[in-house]
Amino acid sequence: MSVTKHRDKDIGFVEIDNPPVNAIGQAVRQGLLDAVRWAEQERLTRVILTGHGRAFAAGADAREFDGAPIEPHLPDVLNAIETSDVPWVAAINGVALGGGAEIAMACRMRIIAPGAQIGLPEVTLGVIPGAGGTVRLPRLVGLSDALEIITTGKPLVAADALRTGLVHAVEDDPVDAALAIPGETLACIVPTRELPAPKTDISLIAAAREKVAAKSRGQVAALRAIDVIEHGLDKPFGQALSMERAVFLELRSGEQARALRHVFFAERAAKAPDWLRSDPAEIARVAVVGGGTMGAGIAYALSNAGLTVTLVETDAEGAARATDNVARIIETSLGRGLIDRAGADDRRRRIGVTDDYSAAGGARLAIEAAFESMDVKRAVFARLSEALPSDAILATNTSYLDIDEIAASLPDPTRVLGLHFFAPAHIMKLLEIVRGAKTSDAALATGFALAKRLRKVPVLAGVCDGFIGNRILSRYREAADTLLIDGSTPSAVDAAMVEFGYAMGPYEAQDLSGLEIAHANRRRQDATRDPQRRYVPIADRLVALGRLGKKTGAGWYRYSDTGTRIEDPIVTDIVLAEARSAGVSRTVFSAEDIRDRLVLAMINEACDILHEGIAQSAADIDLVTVFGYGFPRWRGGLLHHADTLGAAEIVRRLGALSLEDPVAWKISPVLLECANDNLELAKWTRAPR
Ligand SMILES: C/C=C/C(=O)SCCNC(=O)CCNC(=O)[C@H](O)C(C)(C)COP(=O)(O)OP(=O)(O)OC[C@H]1O[C@@H](n2cnc3c(N)ncnc32)[C@H](O)[C@@H]1OP(=O)(O)O
Repeated sequence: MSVTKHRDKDIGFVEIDNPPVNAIGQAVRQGLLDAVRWAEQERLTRVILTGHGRAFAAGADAREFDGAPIEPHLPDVLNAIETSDVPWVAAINGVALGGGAEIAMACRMRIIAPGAQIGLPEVTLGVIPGAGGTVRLPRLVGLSDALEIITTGKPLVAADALRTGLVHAVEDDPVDAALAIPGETLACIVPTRELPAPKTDISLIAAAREKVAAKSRGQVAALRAIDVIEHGLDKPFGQALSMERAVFLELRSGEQARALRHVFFAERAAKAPDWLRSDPAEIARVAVVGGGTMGAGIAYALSNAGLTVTLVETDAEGAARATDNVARIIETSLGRGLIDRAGADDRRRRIGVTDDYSAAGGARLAIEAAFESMDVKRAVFARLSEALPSDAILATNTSYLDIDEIAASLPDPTRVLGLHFFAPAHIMKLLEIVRGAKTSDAALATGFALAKRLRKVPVLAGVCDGFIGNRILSRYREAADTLLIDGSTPSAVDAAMVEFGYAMGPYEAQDLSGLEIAHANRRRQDATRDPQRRYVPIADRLVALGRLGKKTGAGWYRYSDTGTRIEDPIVTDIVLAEARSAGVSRTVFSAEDIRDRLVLAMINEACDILHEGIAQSAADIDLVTVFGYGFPRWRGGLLHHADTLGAAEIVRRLGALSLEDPVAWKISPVLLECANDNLELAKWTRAPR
């Protein structure tokens, strides 16, 4: 059942009923169109439209976007609603997004429940509103708010919807309220299409373009939306709708929309694997060890999800620092309006800081976020296994260290897994769930259940140096350093990657996070590094000079007192000196060369990661790169992007690079197989096909 209808005297009640979120697929559109005709034939005096369950309507069924549009088309349905003799009232019981909001705008009146939201998030799926949103919204809320709502895609809460004029009222029971509207009032309300469009305001539009261009870095939908809004302002309603529809259809079948849909559905498909045979442990209290930036962020994220946290530090001084770190996060969240005073008090109550492991005795889960050293980790795990119940699950947040080695020191290694959070842990959505050789299904299931509770995107990873994300990152940095010594500069590399769609390039990012962790890793890797592999020591030289990044005033760049980034001739000198001592004859790399090498290096590494079974699927690698490492979402993640290039083309380009350096550019067997079989990486699987 997609749309239900019944009448009570002369009032029609129509309900969209397409679980779980009332997406507007073909059957819903047909049901609504039938309801329009039914209401007219029955000579009803009004129709009250609402959604069954938690949503009003979550928008067009995005799963249909992979095929050709199917009749009846949503704009036609909305025209029928808007021009019907029977006035429709939208009783917005839950989220009204995209096409859902557009349906509401085609109704004569809109009444929204206090907890509901309404918005046009189409640009986040790489399209623009395609059923009148760009034409009706400016007529309802004015140009400035319409530009903001459509270009950001952020939904409005009920109070803001009322303030902007998008809805007529906020009522606890919108259906009852719609029933109570006097007939004379309803008769006075003109259909949205008859409202005058706001006047074109060139400066508002220019400002919106500038804001979007600065933020969206290569993403086209929001800019196209502005074009369409502007175009529609001085055109007849029907003409404005036609232009909108044409652009919507063009974007819908385009590369960016396909990529963004892929990320949308991959994020929702990220769940515990089917083969897990155990239920998760019931967790109410968690011990977090280490109250630095990461540990404090993890503790705060846990408290946000209603868990009680014992944050353990080594001594009173450490505990005081941890207390400060937690307090800072709470204050910042309060300042940003993410929590209110009561929420802040709640978080403070939930997080207890101590230097006594026995205080964590009631926890069934521990997350260690201590100093990144094997000795430290093993000592922490020994103390946890003494203090916590014998079946407690013990997780490490290590970024690189061998989880099996940590687990081996415990009597029961099956309880150990990796829960790799990303900084800031309370904001970043990715959670790598690392499975050691002996990790039990129960431990993994608990990790996935925790991710769900924290509203994070969980990705299962196997044990290797850096797991999925940091291993790809290491290769990215290695390829960048090779470019540097061979002829490029940090700013040229950074600019090329920003142009590709990253918020910042690898060198600016390193300066922000600090150079010391990667340095410590390289020292750890010294013993096992392939002697045939080229090693570029420029970063080591910077660290030796105390240039640890922005926090020390210098790293790959120098920073002014106000934090402005400045290119530093000392870095150029170091690069040239290292090139000379390595006997490199430097050459010039274009932005395209740089981007190509860095992206190909990551793709090749990711394919090795797939091949070794460290990642389960190409989609998981896409999630890691988008949600943990800033890979442009509108490119769909690293391996979705690779599939747009095609395995054969990638192999061809890697082949050329491997002539320069066969060790660094050894082509992954997965790529060779996909190129050979003309197979997408997204479809590659380890199982026999
Ligand atoms: C011309 C018109 C164009 C358009 O309208 S374009 C579409 C515009 N609409 C959107 O972008 C809204 C997208 N959806 C959402 O933002 C969220 O979802 C909600 C806020 C509606 C609900 O969030 P939550 O409660 O966290 O549920 P969940 O896990 O996101 O979704 C539940 C299931 O519903 C599917 N789903 C959600 N929206 C759509 C959609 N628009 N088309 C098709 N499926 C959708 C998901 O995939 C998932 O499915 P599974 O349970 O199988 O994982």
